[in-house]
Amino acid sequence: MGEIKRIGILTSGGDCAGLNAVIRSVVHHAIGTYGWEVVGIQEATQGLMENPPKAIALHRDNIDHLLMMGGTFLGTTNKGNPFAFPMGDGTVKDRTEDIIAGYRQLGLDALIGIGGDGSLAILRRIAQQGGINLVGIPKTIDNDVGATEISIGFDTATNIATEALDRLHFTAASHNRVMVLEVMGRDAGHIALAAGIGGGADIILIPEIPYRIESVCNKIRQRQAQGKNFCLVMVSEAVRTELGDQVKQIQQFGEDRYGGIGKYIAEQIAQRTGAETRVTVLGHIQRGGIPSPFDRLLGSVFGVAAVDLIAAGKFDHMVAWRNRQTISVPIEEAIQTYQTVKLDGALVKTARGLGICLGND
Ligand SMILES: Nc1ncnc2c1ncn2[C@@H]1O[C@H](COP(=O)(O)OP(=O)(O)OP(=O)(O)O)[C@@H](O)[C@H]1O
Ligand SMILES: O=P(O)(O)OC[C@H]1O[C@](O)(CO)[C@@H](O)[C@@H]1O
Ligand SMILES: [Mg+2]
Repeated sequence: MGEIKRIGILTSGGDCAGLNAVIRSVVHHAIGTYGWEVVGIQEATQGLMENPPKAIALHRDNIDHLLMMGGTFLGTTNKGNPFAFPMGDGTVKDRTEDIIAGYRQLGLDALIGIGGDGSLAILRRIAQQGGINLVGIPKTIDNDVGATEISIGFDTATNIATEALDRLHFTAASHNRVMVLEVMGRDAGHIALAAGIGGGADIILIPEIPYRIESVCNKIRQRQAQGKNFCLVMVSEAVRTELGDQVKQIQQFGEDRYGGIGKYIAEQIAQRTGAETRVTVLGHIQRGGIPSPFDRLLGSVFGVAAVDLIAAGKFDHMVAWRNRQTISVPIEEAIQTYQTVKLDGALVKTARGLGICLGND
């Protein structure tokens, strides 16, 4: 391995709280401990495609405010597949070589990629083709990256979803309504389950557990029989209709995004129980805002650990959190083991023990 003098860092995929804390940590440790230079690549692989590449030198002065800043000041992208990149004239092009050229032009010896499952798969493929010394850091509000117990952004998103449920509780009780809260998470129900338990939901629907709408309605009727005329229903965005149809919205640029299942569930409940229902779609509120103390901590821990991985020459690895410590795992392992909610795990058992309806009782 050649001597490390200059490293790059980028954030990729959906933004989340805690990304800036990672960048701050990397800058402090790489410069302060190892004396390297750090280059911040803007807008992930899209910044590297440009000529000259979009990047800025990062220094230790003036980065302390990053700890409590949401989003990513480097920018990110979660659209425009780089292997079939839309060129604007209706054609698509594999931009891998342009991205590798951008990396070379910046004179980098290693790259830290902060991303979710999708980003890490993309970055790994590019790194292998270009001989790039890649180290990964897991981030995503969805907490679906394998091989790590937690990713950056999940804690803040869960806190926000819990607070939303707290707020809905009082208005639900005041009006005797069934309140449905739809949260993000892609194909994993981690946010819904954790925030549903923390916020006292009566019903939690996650994509991992197929539900019957009658089971949901029975829970509402049961509460009504106990004199409780309001109900809190947490629904994860990738939950399907009872017939198994996926509710999606086609966004700009032709990308599919989940969204709308909360409305379907609320309509079904209203029709079958006569209850008055309202729907809240929490949306990007979960991704924005100030990082929780835990995400600042995890971001700081992962940043230092990733820099140490580079110093040790342990490339094609990702830092991970397991059993109260940081470890490194092959990126391949992390992206091959998509982490959904474990049906025999502690949180599902907890929900059942609390009498929360998971839709399949
Ligand atoms: N460099 C990139 N260029 C284009 N699309 C990307 C890039 N990196 C990631 N994506 C796409 O963004 C999506 C999500 O990426 P990733 O899983 O890394 O992030 P995330 O935090 O889980 O957020 P989300 O899944 O919404 O974006 C995936 O569909 C992936 O294909
Ligand atoms: O920001 P966008 O493109 O609307 O993407 C939304 C998706 O990204 C995430 O917020 C993070 O992966 C998902 O939970 C959600 O489905
Ligand atoms: Mg993802």
